[in-house]
Amino acid sequence: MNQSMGIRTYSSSTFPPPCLTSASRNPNFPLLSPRAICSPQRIYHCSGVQIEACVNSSLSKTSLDARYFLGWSETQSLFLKQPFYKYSLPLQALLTSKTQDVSHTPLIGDEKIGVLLLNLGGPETLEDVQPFLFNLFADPDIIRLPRLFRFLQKPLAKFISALRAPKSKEGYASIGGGSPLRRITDAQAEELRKSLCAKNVPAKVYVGMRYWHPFTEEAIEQIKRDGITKLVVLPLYPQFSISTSGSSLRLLEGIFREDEYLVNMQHTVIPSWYQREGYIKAMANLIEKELVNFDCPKEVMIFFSAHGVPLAYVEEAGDPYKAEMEECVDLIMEELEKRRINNAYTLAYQSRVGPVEWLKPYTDETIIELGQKGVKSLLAVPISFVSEHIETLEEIDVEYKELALKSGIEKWGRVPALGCEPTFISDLADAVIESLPYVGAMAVSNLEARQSLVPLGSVEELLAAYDSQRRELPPPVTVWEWGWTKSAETWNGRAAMLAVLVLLVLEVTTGEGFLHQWGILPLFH
Ligand SMILES: C=CC1=C(C)c2cc3[nH]c(cc4nc(cc5[nH]c(cc1n2)c(C)c5CCC(=O)O)C(CCC(=O)O)=C4C)c(C)c3C=C
Ligand SMILES: [Fe+2]
Repeated sequence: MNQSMGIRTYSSSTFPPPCLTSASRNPNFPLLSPRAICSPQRIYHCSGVQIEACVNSSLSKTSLDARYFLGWSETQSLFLKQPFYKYSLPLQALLTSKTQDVSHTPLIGDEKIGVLLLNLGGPETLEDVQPFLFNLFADPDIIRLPRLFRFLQKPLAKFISALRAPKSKEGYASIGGGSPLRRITDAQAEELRKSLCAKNVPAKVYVGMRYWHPFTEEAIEQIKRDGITKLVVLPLYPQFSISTSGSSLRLLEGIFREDEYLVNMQHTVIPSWYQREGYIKAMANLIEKELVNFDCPKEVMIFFSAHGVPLAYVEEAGDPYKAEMEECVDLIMEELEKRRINNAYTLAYQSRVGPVEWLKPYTDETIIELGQKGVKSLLAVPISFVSEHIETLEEIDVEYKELALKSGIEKWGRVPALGCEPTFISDLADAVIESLPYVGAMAVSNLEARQSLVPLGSVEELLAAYDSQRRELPPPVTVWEWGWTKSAETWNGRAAMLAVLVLLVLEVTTGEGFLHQWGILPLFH
């Protein structure tokens, strides 16, 4: 801790200081605007605590509030995104306390701590595939329809899931008849529980899936039955996307709002954790280990392949996914460079669905290009997900490998997903422990605050920061992008539905059209 001009500066090792912890627990914490933090020179006077944010000039205001200060609650409290103090990111908080140190409230005591792991879920049998796909496509964070067409969400989900199911089933059949996600996530939950226990934080760990069993709703019921009093919500996605963590948090927001017990339960969210040292080191370990399997490890191109999202998520809705992904790759490469591993590397995006533009470069196109450029050895690194799943086991291991070998690449390797890798699990446990001082930080003092989120300030602020206006994204089918005047809306809507019906009939009878292009109607291929 430095002492200069009466301001106590907390370094990453001393942060968060006790005064922040107690300030954040103070129910009388005054109103702060999330935007106000963008003015780095300002000192806020709040309950005897002054807070100043010192911002590296290279950080834009937008990236500051979107990525580092997620939790300035409009109502009262403060929530700091976990990783920023743990690692030497360009942002540092300088804290001054007029009321010297305030005693630290014990964290565990009689509390019952719960950790809720959020994940996507996957079909366990081939019969599950279609209903699983229905749940996925019925999610407005996956297919975002213009407001006028929201009533079509479920019929459309039914339709697309029925059409995509045969192709999807083929994929799941080829990896053993179902997704391994539940088994792996359950194992991660158990290892996390053990690791927390070994670190003297006894906690129950729950798994809440978004689109298949055990559903988030089921996990929440169990949390209530167990009488959990403090809950840490931890999405199992290292990087935040509106389509993944965002979707799960939005669901949770609804559940929390409607439940008396949950409204009163203290909770906090760890929105993303891709910069955590343990995670970065664990990824670097896996890469290092896999590189030695090549005859000439130095010649190997390290090929990070992330799950894509439609470009509009990033460009129109402000999804931080791409920025976080790029930063994550940089951090892993920095870690490898420290180990004197200086291989060439690249990042591309896989698994696109539908006719709209997704994040580029695309994995398949990049593989072909690398082959053309004469790259001979490739090490694929799945980067957006911490379990093996259909897109690692089928898309990468089978489809991309075959494409690579056809494209002139001679040696192919793939880094396994982290699964229950001990450094990784231990780091997740640390993330949970470090978040505990913030559980209940959004202390409740008015009804609005109590009815808000997970906790107030975290999810809502988080979603607001990332997806501020919840802008409508281009619908998945271009025929619905028609412009209209108000008076024409009704007719356009009806005409659009009619057009979809006509297109469907044409698709089914001719075997050609957008659904075939999209890969969701493979029946006539
Ligand atoms: C960070 C990871 C993921 C992002 C981002 C993501 C966005 C996204 N996905 C779809 C469509 C589908 N996803 C499907 C399965 C699936 N997706 C992820 C991860 C991310 N998705 C996982 C882990 C899985 C489950 C895999 C398993 O083992 O079960 C599927 C179903 C499979 C298939 O038919 O291909 C679809 C469809 C969209 C549209 C999207 C962003 C908007
Ligand atoms: Fe997906």
